[in-house]
Amino acid sequence: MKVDYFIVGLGLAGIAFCEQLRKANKSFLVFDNNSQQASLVAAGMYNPVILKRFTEVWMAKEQLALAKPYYKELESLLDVKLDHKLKLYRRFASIEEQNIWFTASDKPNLEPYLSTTLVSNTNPQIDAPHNLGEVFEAGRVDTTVLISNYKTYLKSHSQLLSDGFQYEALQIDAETLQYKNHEANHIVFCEGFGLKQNPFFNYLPLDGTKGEVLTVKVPDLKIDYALKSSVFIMPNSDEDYYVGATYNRFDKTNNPTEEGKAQLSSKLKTFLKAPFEVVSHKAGVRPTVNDRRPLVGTHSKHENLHVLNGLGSRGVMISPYAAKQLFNFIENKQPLNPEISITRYTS
Ligand SMILES: Cc1cc2nc3c(=O)[nH]c(=O)nc-3n(C[C@H](O)[C@H](O)[C@H](O)COP(=O)(O)OP(=O)(O)OC[C@H]3O[C@@H](n4cnc5c(N)ncnc54)[C@H](O)[C@@H]3O)c2cc1C
Repeated sequence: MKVDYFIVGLGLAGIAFCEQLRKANKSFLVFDNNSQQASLVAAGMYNPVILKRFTEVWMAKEQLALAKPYYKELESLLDVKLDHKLKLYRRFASIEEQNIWFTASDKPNLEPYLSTTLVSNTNPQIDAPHNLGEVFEAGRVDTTVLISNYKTYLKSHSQLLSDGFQYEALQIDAETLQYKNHEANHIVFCEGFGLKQNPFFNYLPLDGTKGEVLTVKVPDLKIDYALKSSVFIMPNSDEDYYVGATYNRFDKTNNPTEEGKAQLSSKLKTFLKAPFEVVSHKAGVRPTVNDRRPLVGTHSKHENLHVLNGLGSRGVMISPYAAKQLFNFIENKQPLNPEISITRYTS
């Protein structure tokens, strides 16, 4: 049977594109082989501010406006809780940093997101002599729950094949794509860092930045908010918290390392006074691009081959926006935002 679309990859990008198709009553078949882990290990945090530099995330307002209803709809489709509202505090390392925060919070684009009230820390297990600043509009999407439930949903509709997509088996014709005994009109590649194996799009400058995260048990901490310092700590369940993340541009494997664990632990100890135990440790490769914009578009020679990638370190917030852009580009001939279009590398 012929479907409208093949999708390769069921991380945040693949799910966001499937949702565009589902809502438009398009038929599709997904391939995923668990070769990449980014969406599975992601802490799932979203927030509209880059907390290192106190600048606005690119198109934060537009992204949030799409992301919020998108996750709500997924919650009702899958009947699970995904979007957890979460208070997010930035720990100030110095008075200078406080001042930079207040200057930033005066800017019209940041004003809705940065509180101008300093919050003094009352938790004896946290060291924060220069106080905290609250970031509004932040939260956490449980990406593990999303992916496992979305897989179950697709399987129950016979729309998921747990196979690696073999690129050499794709027969391309202007009208039809043939893959083994399946046929489709279009194919969208959403492979994350797996794009490197894709002969049609591996010319794109996807760098890949490995990230490691820990889950730590801290019985004495008892916080219900996320705290960002040199690393972030965020509640998971009961006494467990996520701690992340590392950034490594050289190692492209999904293996957790002792160096990663040591780095996260020592940064955590700079502000956490309570003893903690590491209960899990995971790693994945973020699909990062040098110019920090997604890679979205259509192959220059084959009009039915498309790519949705380059979500970087913010897949939760940006995936609904990037997927909508690609869908409208293919189906409604609407131009792509030039900042995310792959023509910036091919033209
Ligand atoms: C440690 C860490 C923490 C992070 N924290 C956050 C966070 O808090 N908030 C946030 O927004 N983002 C976070 N990110 C970034 C986020 O994970 C990514 O932006 C996002 O997951 C990328 O999604 P993707 O679908 O493009 O890629 P991936 O998640 O890598 O998914 C690609 C999928 O394609 C499949 N695939 C690849 N090749 C093939 C093939 N040939 N055949 C079949 N299937 C294939 C893979 O198995 C995989 O399922 C984090 C990333 C890491 C590593």
